[in-house]
Amino acid sequence: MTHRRPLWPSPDKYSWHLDRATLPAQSRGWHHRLCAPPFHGGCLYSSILWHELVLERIADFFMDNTKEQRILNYVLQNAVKGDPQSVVDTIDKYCYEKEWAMNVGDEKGSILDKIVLDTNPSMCLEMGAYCGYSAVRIAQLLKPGARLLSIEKNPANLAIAKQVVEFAGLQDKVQFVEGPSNEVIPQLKKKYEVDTFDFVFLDHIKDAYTPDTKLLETCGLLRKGSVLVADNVICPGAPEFLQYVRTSGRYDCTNYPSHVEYSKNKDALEKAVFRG
Ligand SMILES: C[S@@+](CC[C@H](N)C(=O)[O-])C[C@H]1O[C@@H](n2cnc3c(N)ncnc32)[C@H](O)[C@@H]1O
Repeated sequence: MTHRRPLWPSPDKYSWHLDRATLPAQSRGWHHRLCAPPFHGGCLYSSILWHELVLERIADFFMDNTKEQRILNYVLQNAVKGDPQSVVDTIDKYCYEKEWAMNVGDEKGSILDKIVLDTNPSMCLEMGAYCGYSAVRIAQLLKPGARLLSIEKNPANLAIAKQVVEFAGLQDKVQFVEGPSNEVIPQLKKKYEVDTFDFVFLDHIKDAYTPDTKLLETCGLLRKGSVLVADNVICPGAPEFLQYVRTSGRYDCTNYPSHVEYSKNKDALEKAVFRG
């Protein structure tokens, strides 16, 4: 697929973009002090922060809405209602051509799809819904009667995700729960009638991957063979999680090298199958 030059370049292009033209001289020095080390290292986390916290806020101010609302509007105007793949493709197109966003993206998304299909889950959990992109990807692959529970702590993101999932026609398969994962997980058995999860997608704050995995274990929400998939284990990175699942003796792990969404920079998904 070929893509036009984006309105905002993806984070891997920022050093080029900002160095040459966009920033006034006095802010160039500030930008370099803020972002220099990771820009020249393997992971572009600071560049992503710069993108999310500075450039996006400027765009929000001038466009009088948020990037997430712009993504939703683009879906409503360009995707086919009731066609999940069209919704996924439309979001990818927006993120390649207009603004980078932290969806799992098309490349890691196809790895995720394959793991979901291989697992053939009945009950799925996602932590971190954002705009509902991965929820649509996962839910469209679920067999009849299977469901995805998606936890999102940011109410604005949750509202967008709900509309994206409804537009895709998958509202009967996806249940959203608002709140931080560490508060929601202990309520899942009683309040949401969950027995155990067959499949769990971890894509929220990276520092929470390990404590939330341990919480899923202690709350009895994993069974022998439950499949956990964690995004961004290279960028921004989840070293504590990798150490835990690879060395605790409780999981069989597989790493899937890939790239940061909508970018050429290295990232990976980690699959960890619970031994019970
Ligand atoms: C990387 S985005 C998720 C992307 C989404 N899975 C996709 O691929 O389309 C991370 C999301 O996790 C949410 N989040 C961060 N920490 C969280 C937590 N502790 N509990 C629930 N949601 C959280 C953020 O608000 C954000 O919307």
